[in-house]
Amino acid sequence: MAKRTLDAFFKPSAPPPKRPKTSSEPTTSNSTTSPEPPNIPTEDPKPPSQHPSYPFPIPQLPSHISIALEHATPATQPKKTTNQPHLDLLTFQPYIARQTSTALFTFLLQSLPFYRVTYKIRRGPTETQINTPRFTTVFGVDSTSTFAQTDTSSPLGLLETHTNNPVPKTKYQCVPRPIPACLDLLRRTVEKANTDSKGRTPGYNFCLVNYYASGEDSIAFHSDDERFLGAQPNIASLSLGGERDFLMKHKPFVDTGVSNGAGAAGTRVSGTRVTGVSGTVSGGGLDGSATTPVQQIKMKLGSGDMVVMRGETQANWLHSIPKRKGRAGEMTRGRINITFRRAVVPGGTDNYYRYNVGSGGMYRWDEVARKMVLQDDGKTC
Ligand SMILES: O=C(O)CCC(=O)C(=O)O
Ligand SMILES: [Fe+2]
Repeated sequence: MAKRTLDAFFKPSAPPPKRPKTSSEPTTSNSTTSPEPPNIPTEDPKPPSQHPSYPFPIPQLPSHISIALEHATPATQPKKTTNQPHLDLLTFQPYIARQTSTALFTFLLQSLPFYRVTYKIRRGPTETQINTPRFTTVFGVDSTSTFAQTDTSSPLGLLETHTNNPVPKTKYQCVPRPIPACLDLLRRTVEKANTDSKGRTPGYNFCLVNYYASGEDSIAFHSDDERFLGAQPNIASLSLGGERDFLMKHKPFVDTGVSNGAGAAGTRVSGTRVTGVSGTVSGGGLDGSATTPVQQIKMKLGSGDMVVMRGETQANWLHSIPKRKGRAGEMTRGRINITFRRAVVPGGTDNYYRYNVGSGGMYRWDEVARKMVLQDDGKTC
């Protein structure tokens, strides 16, 4: 059966199959006062994911979404793009078929805690307040620690990966949050889709989520090449909800000062964003003398699309989601982006929680107001 057809089969709006009548039930009814009760599909209510680090329990995926993710991804075969210097992309358009991706967008919008992180950066004597121009949230821990169920009645504990000893409270600045079941299923399917011919998997241990509420929300040009991700990081980036442009441009060939790989604040800090590269740049030689024009890349990412950035891509290319002005910026309920990555040292965990949870308030989607609403009692890091 074609994958799309299978996905359509699991769509939530499909009327439930008619329940066969049993012999004890009346076969006809002339009464208008006692019609047959509607056939309400019963969902096995799986318990939500709970952890002391979560501000509230995070629901499990409804089965029509989890079945479609497990059995109908990838929805299409990926396209490999390596026709530019240092570029290695795998693009699934889509990875999750439209109906499932829209249902997943709505579910995650309503089920996850979000943050609008602010922080200060200092350049010389000047301190600047940065307001992250999107909502963010993060789950996961770097590979030096492992979440483990130590006994059935207590929440997942954190153990040192190599010794199995409990992680000391002082190891991390924020309490790491285990990836909830709803995102972990997605992580496993994306991991499978990224398994190479030798059976090697990226070993994603982090899930970062961005929510762009409107065309005003954005992420500036940056690369995700921090040292805490190791060499040649594999980053899978999934889009859900409204369509947005995804831009890529090669880093300048001569100026080595733009890499933000070593910065403690990492690439998600706007202060390290790169400006001054526009149009095409020359590529091919480290002295800038090369002749190959390097094209900027612009992709329209729709709901369910996934781009995987691999190999030398992060070390050499910048990417961004620019703001959208005017009517194009009016998105009904916005766009969610989910990236899966692998961090290999505790500094990665500290960085990701600091810049994606932070210490401000927690927001939840309000279906009546149709926007994110600040909660009084939201746990932050
Ligand atoms: O929203 C996107 O597609 C990109 C997000 C991104 O680049 C990031 O979170 O580092
Ligand atoms: Fe990024």
